Amino acid sequence: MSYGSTPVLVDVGLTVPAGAGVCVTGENGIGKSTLLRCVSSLQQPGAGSVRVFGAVPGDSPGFWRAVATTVEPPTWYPGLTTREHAELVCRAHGQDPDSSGIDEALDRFGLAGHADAIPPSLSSGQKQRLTLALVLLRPSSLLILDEPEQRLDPEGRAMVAGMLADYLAGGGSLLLASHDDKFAAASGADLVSMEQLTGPGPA
Ligand SMILES: Nc1ncnc2c1ncn2[C@@H]1O[C@H](COP(=O)(O)OP(=O)(O)OP(=O)(O)O)[C@@H](O)[C@H]1O
Repeated sequence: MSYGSTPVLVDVGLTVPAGAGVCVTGENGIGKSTLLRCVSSLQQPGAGSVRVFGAVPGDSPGFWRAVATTVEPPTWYPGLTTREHAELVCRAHGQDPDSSGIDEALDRFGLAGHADAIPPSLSSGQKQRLTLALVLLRPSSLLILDEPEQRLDPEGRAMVAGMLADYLAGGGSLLLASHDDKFAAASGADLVSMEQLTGPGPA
């Protein structure tokens, strides 16, 4: 994989077993986001291959039903409130918004008092909370999260780590990048550094 003449992710191999959690760590600019973007099909590797549940990522609607990701920053729909965004996500995934636990999710993420606010009016940490609430509200088999702890206060980090641990305990698979080892460990993910991923191995 390269950006112009700058090579990134050379000879990188990573396997996330189904039902397991892996957190990729490493210094700024080492390629964590690029790796997650390749797994999410948002970027195509110049060489090598990526498989998610045995198939090329992004090739079918089934991929997007199974995979929930925050690698791409969310788009807020003009005029829709926080609650309406949650209802939209539920409807898009075939869930009845009235019985999908929207109120509980907003409450757990500390957003109950902002249900009728529009997302652009939220603080950066509240936007991050909403992004994570929405990705966890919909059904999925694999979560791909790029630095989910970003902009969260300590209480928020602990709450999200607990929810990711619950997601894993429920049989989901998790791939994340993080600069917070404690957060990643609390989420139940195994930590692996980008340096460890370099060398001949499965792509
Ligand atoms: N769109 C782009 N165009 C050119 N170079 C890019 C682009 N995106 C990333 N890069 C370069 O690719 C390398 C890897 O970037 P990437 O964002 O994957 O790193 P990262 O490990 O996620 O970093 P961070 O910890 O800062 O989030 C960096 O050297 C970066 O400058």
